[in-house]
Amino acid sequence: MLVSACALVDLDGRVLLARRPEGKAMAGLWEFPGGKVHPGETPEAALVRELAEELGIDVAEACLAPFTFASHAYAGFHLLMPLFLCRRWKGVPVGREGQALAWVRPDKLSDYAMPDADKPLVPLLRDFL
Ligand SMILES: Nc1nc2c([nH]c(=O)n2[C@H]2C[C@H](O)[C@@H](COP(=O)(O)OP(=O)(O)OP(=O)(O)O)O2)c(=O)[nH]1
Repeated sequence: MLVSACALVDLDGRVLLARRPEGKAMAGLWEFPGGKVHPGETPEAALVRELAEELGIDVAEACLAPFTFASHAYAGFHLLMPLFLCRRWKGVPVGREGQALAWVRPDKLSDYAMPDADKPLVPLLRDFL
C-alpha cells in the first residue's frame, strides 16, 4: 500500500497531527495527514488532494519537500509511506472529517500514540526541526 503523508510545520515549529476517527483502521492513533495514493496519481498530487479533503487547506506541490519515508510490515499489508514537509499553505487546517487535530512541539511528539510505521519517523523529525 502506498500512502502519502505530510508534516505540516507552523511558524512556531510545531507539527500537525490528526487523530484517526472511530470506525477506521487504527482508530484513535495520531498520524500525519495524508492518505492512499490512487492508481496513476503521484504522491505529491495525492497529498494536495488529501490535504484539501481532510483539512480544507490549499497546498502547492512546489511547497512539498521530500523528507523521509516509512516502510513497515503490518499484518496483511506492507506500507510504503513517503513523508513530506510543508511550511506554506493557504487556509487554516480544520478536521473536515471530524478528526481531532493537534499542533505538537517536536519534543512532545512521543507523547502521542502513533501507528507503528510512524514511530521511526519521530526522532528524525525531532532532530531536524
Ligand atoms: N495518513 C496516514 N496514514 C498512515 C500513517 N501511518 C500509517 O501507518 N498509516 C496507515 C493507516 C492506513 O492503513 C493507511 C492510510 O489509509 P487511510 O485509510 O487513512 O487512507 P485514505 O484517507 O485514503 O482512506 P479511505 O479514503 O480509503 O478511507 O496508512 C500516517 O502517519 N498518516
